Order: sequence, then C-alpha cells, then structure tokens
Amino acid sequence: MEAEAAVDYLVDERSKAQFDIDAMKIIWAGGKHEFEVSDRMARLVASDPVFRKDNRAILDRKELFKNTLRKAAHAWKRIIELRLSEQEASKLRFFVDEPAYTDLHWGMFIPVIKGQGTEEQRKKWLPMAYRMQIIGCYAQTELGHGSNVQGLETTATFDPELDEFVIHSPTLTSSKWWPGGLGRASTHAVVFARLITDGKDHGINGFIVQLRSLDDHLPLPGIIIGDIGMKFGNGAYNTMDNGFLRFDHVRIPRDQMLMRVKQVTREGKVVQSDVPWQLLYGTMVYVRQTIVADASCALSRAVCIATRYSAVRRQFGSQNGHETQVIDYRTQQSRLFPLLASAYAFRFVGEWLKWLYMDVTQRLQARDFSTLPEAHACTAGLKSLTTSVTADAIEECRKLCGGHGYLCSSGLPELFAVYVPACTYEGDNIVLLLQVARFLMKTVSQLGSGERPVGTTTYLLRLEHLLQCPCDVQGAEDWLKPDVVVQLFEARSARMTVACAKSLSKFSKPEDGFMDLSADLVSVATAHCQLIVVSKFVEKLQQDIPGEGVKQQLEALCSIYALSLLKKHLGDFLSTSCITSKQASLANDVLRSLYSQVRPNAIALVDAFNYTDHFLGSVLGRYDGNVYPKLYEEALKDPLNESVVPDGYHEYLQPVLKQRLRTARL
Ligand SMILES: CCCCCCCC/C=C\CCCCCCCCCCCC(=O)SCCNC(=O)CCNC(=O)[C@H](O)C(C)(C)COP(=O)(O)OP(=O)(O)OC[C@H]1O[C@@H](n2cnc3c(N)ncnc32)[C@H](O)[C@@H]1OP(=O)(O)O
Ligand SMILES: Cc1cc2nc3c(=O)[nH]c(=O)nc-3n(C[C@H](O)[C@H](O)[C@H](O)COP(=O)(O)OP(=O)(O)OC[C@H]3O[C@@H](n4cnc5c(N)ncnc54)[C@H](O)[C@@H]3O)c2cc1C
Repeated sequence: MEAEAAVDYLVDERSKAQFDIDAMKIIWAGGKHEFEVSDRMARLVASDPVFRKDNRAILDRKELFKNTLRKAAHAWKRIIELRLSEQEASKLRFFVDEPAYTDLHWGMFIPVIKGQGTEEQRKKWLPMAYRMQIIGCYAQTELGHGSNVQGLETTATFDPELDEFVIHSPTLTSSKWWPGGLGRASTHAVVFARLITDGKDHGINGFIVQLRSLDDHLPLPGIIIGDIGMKFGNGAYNTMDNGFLRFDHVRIPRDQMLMRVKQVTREGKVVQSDVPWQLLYGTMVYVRQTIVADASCALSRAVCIATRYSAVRRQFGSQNGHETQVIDYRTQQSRLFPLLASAYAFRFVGEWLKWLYMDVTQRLQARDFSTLPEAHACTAGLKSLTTSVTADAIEECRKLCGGHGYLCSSGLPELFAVYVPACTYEGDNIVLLLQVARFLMKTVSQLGSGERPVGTTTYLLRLEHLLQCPCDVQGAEDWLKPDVVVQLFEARSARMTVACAKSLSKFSKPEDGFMDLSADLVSVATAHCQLIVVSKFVEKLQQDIPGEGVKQQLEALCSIYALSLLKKHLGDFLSTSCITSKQASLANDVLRSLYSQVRPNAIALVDAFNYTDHFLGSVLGRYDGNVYPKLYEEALKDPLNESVVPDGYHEYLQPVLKQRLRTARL
C-alpha cells in the first residue's frame, strides 16, 4: 500500500472554532496545574513502548494477564524512578488505561484501612501498602450476596482463649466471588464477615486477612483461592483477576479486625464507638465518587472518537464537490451533541461531588455526622445516573460510527466492554437509585417536623411554590435562562416526589409500598439526580470562566444538556403539568438552533479533552483524522492476514471445495 503523506484532515474543522481552546483545556482539566500534570503523564505513557495496548484483543488470557502484571510493575518502577507525587502517579495509572490489581490496591484496600482502621492499625498497615510490600484487595461480595451487604455469610468468630478470630466460609454461597486483584495478585484482603462473639451475631465488619505467602506467593493454610474466569469481551476487563476465595477456619489476631466503628475487647466484649455504623460502608461512598469522575472520562473518550469520525466520514449529498460530512446531518447532531454536553456536565458534577466528599470527610473528623445521609444519596444517585448514561452513550457512539465502529480498531467495543460493569460494581444502579428514593421519601416526610432539608434537597423547602408554579417560558429565548430551567427541573422532581410519597402513604406497611412502587421510586430518584447535574452545571457557569468564547460554548452545552433531557423525559414534564405542549415545542426549536451553534466548535470541543492518540486507542478518533489508510494498516496486522492461504485450508476448506466440484460434475 502506498505510504501517504501526513495530512491533518481536521485542520479546516479546527479553524472554525470560536473559542480559546487552551483555556477550555484548563477548564476541563480542573485547573492549570491539573492540566499540566495530566498532559505530562499522558505523554509519558504514550511514548513508552511497554505501555502499548493495540494487541489486547488478540492476546489469550494468560498472556493478557502477564502483560498487565508487566505494565503495572513498569508503572511502579517509573513512579519510583521519577519520584512522582500521588497525583502524578494516579494520572500515570489512569493513562496506562488497563484495569489491574493496582486499581483495587490503591482504590479500595488502602482507603478501607484509612477509613475503618484505628490510628494504630493505619500506622502498622499503610506504610507497607504504600510501598507495595503487600498487595491488597476488597473482599466483600459473595457468590450468593452482592447488593445485600447485611446478608453476607462469611463468619469471623472470636476465640477469647487465643485472642484470635476464626474466619470461615460456612456454605458454598458464602465464598467470596468477584473481588478484583484477588484471583492471582493479592497477598492480603480486607474481608467483610459477620462478627460473632460468645455465640452472638453483631453484624458485618472488615478484617485484614493475609491470603498468600510473602515468600513464594502460595496460598496460606485454609485459603482456597482462584480466578473466576473470563468476562465479557476480548481483552477488556479480562486484564483483571477477579477472584474467588473460601476460608477453612483461618485464624487471624484480634488486632486485624478494623476497629474504627466497632471494637472487640480482649475479653470478647463488643463496643460500638460513637461514629454512625454506616461508616462501614464508607469506602463504597469514596469509590462511587471516583466513579462519577471516571464517567466523564469514558464518555468524553467515546464522544471524541465519534465526533472526529463524524467530521471525516462523508455519505450522500454534495458539499463543495464531496459527499456530505455525516456530522452535518441533523439526526447525527441530535444524537451526538447531547452526549458531548453530558460529558461536560458529568465533568463538572464530578468536580462538585469530590468537593462534597471532602467536606463530609472533614465534618466526620470533627464529629459532625449531619451531612452523611445526603453524601450517601448524592454519591449513590450520581454513580448510578452517570454510569448508566455513559454505558448507553458508548454504544450510541459505536452506532454513530456506522460499520467501522464495530471494529476493535475503533476502540469502541473494548471501551464498552470495560465500561459496562460500572453499572453493576460498587452497587447495582437500580439498588442505588432506590437508596436515593428512600432518602427523598424520608426528607419529604420530615418536612413538617422542623427537620430542614440540606444541600441538594434544599429546594424542597419551597415545596408549596414548586407544586404550583407555572413554567416561565413565553418565547423560545426564555429556554436559555438558567433560572427558568433549574426551577423547572426542581418542580418536576418535587412533584414526582410528592406524588410517590402520597402513593406510599396508602400502604399500611411502608416496606410493601416500597416493593410495589419501586419502578416509580426509581423515576423519582432519576429526576432528582438530573436536577443535581443541571444545577451544578449552571453553578459552574456562575464562576469566573476565563478565555475568549469559552463561557458561551459552555452555556450552549448546558442548555443542550438540560433541554435534551427535557425532550427525553417529556412524559414526566407534561404529566406533572410542569410545562405545556407549546412550551415543549419551543424547547425543541431552541435545541435545533443550539446544535447549529455547537457544530463549528464540535472538533475543538473534543480536542479540549486533550487525549493522546495512545489513550484514545482508536483509528476513527485519530487527531489527524487520517482514518482510511490506518484502517487498512490495522486490518493487515490481524493474525489471520499473516499468511495468504489460511491455516486450516488443507484440512477443512479444500475438501469442501473439492466435494462441491464433484457434486457439480454430477
Ligand atoms: C496499571 C493500571 C492502571 C489503571 C488505572 C485505572 C485508573 C482508573 C481511575 C479511576 C477509576 C475509578 C473507577 C474505580 C474502579 C473501580 C473498580 C471496580 C471496583 C468494584 C468494587 C466493588 O464492587 S466492591 C462491592 C460493592 N458493593 C456494593 O456496592 C453493595 C451495595 N449495597 C449496599 O451498599 C447496601 O447493602 C445497601 C445500601 C444497598 C443497603 O444496605 P442496608 O441493608 O444496610 O441498608 P438500608 O437500605 O436498610 O439502609 C440503612 C441506613 O443506612 C443508610 N446507608 C446505606 N448505605 C450508606 C452509606 N454508604 N453511607 C451512609 N449511609 C448509608 C441508608 O440510607 C439507611 O438510612 P436510614 O436513615 O435508616 O434510611
Ligand atoms: C467487574 C466487577 C468487579 C467487581 N469488583 C468487586 C470487588 O473488587 N470487590 C467486591 O467485593 N465486589 C466486587 N464486585 C461485585 C459487585 O459489587 C456486585 O456484583 C454488585 O454489588 C451487584 O451485586 P449482585 O451481583 O449481587 O447483583 P444482584 O443484587 O444479584 O442483582 C441482580 C438483579 O437484581 C436486582 N435487584 C437486586 N436487589 C434489588 C432490590 N432490592 N430491588 C430491586 N431490584 C433488585 C438488580 O437491579 C439486578 O437487576 C465486582 C463486580 C463486577 C461486575
């Protein structure tokens, strides 16, 4: 094949941008320093051949896993050699872009000891974990119990004679099943088990358990351990060793029970400390918050691929002597631009959620537990909303890329396969939305009792007004007013919440009501979470936004985010009489004009994510838009193309062909 000169097929597109892209890059990264770190780490990874990832789809499981071990070890070596800060190291791991045991070690094992250990326990275990002298995972889920944490069966029975706990798996269903890093890599785990003392069950708690020898990595006596097998997709999440684990009366010293929430004394007495018991779930709150930030990364990545390819791809029609760029089709815009807007929306709500998490953590340290329920509801609800939207959006981006989107070299199949479990792990999305609904029902039921709603539920203080207020849209331009839009989303959420609360009150047992109305409760929770995302986007725009044209672009995206949600959930808005059908039709007109406004800026808006071609891992999303020759190049790398005549021809193809010849002669 002829070598083509390097041409940037997207130069024209970039020249149309009406805003300062460098300023937008800084907004996206969350600050100048954050941008600088992220940019440096992305380039470092992209330029290192050990971090190549274009062969993942064709490696078998063992090679794939070994390769991941190699990359993780190399990443660690670079972190030490370059004396990277925690922020730099975590960015480096992010750009390596390969699920690995290190995610669970840094993302859950260390946080659970930090959050649920006593000071003494932190001093003992954290230095070893920080130096990676031990590798840990988070072993909560069991074969028979995932969502229902209180239903876990593994037992930790105190033996006062030896001052030890006996960890045991009493049934098949009590086997730990799923923990990442457990299958092959981890030496230790924080295991969640039922605390039993003196024959009494005190509920679940975390215990630090050594699983494998630090000398030869063999499982310790009483530990039965392995990998749970291949998961969805080639490559994808199969770089991770999700594992199973059974205990046969494994003994650990008493001081390996994480004792911040509950303590067991030398005599076997259980003492409950004054922190809320829900802190046992605190690591999940922390990880849910990071998953929201991660959703904007996965979504922006898919949108970047689909947007660049949509500008390169041409079908039908006539545009300056060529066929039409598919990005100019209104249908393509109406599918793509709301996803672009969602990527920015999730970025900003993720930033806010990080702040909320830090705030609740500081309050907890000062023994102020008042905002914990809200932090739980926000992290659970936003984790659910952003991961569900992102998973669907990646698949939509694949379709937006037509047939080529289905090729592994588009990067989209693997991104989808890696991403979809986010809808399940760290809490099934429906189960989490039901937690939000429970919080909203409780908030509404307490309104009369003087309990003031806090933070994201403060709007419920204006319940009377929100239940009746008409929507202030008279002309199309009113849809661009942020206060009009926010009030509309508040009214929809308030009205749906109250309607559900009324229906619930008709049940004599609230649990029966929750069962019967659970589908409606999920819709209520979704409406509330969408309100949070819309209002955090609007709040972001009230801050100082430097850079020519940057604020205008973000305002357009904010309106697209809100109005496309309105269009998608029109039934909610009409059935609660929040808007009239005339107003809905005006919103649709505004959306079309917003798409026209975004169109010339679309490529620059995805360039602002500052992704390297290495990170994107997509021929269709290449920065230079040079798609077709590179698609050929990738195709030729496939092992099937290594020989002209395929392996198996002589055994299986030739006989068939010959047989057909004979039949034809007959
Ligand atoms: C080299 C390679 C480098 C690669 C680098 C990659 C870098 C990537 C960068 C970023 C990536 C980020 C992504 C991270 C990746 C993560 C990988 C995957 C990890 C997955 C791990 C897991 O899945 S761990 C297991 C998770 N399990 C769950 O989530 C279980 C869900 N279930 C529950 O949480 C609970 O059972 C329940 C909440 C659903 C119910 O609990 P329970 O029965 O006890 O409660 P009630 O409903 O009765 O509630 C009682 C009461 O408590 C309140 N409450 C409940 N939960 C909480 C909480 N968490 N905090 C505070 N309060 C809580 C509840 O509201 C009730 O309150 P009331 O006032 O009584 O109403
Ligand atoms: C890739 C991956 C990595 C993981 N990593 C870890 C890890 O490191 N450590 C760990 O401990 N665990 C891990 N998990 C386990 C994960 O946390 C659980 O799978 C998750 O919490 C969901 O629980 P489940 O599998 O029991 O689902 P189930 O609860 O069995 O869900 C099945 C269906 O039932 C529905 N459902 C359940 N309860 C209700 C209800 N009350 N009301 C209405 N519908 C309901 C759900 O919506 C779902 O549709 C991982 C899972 C995956 C997929």
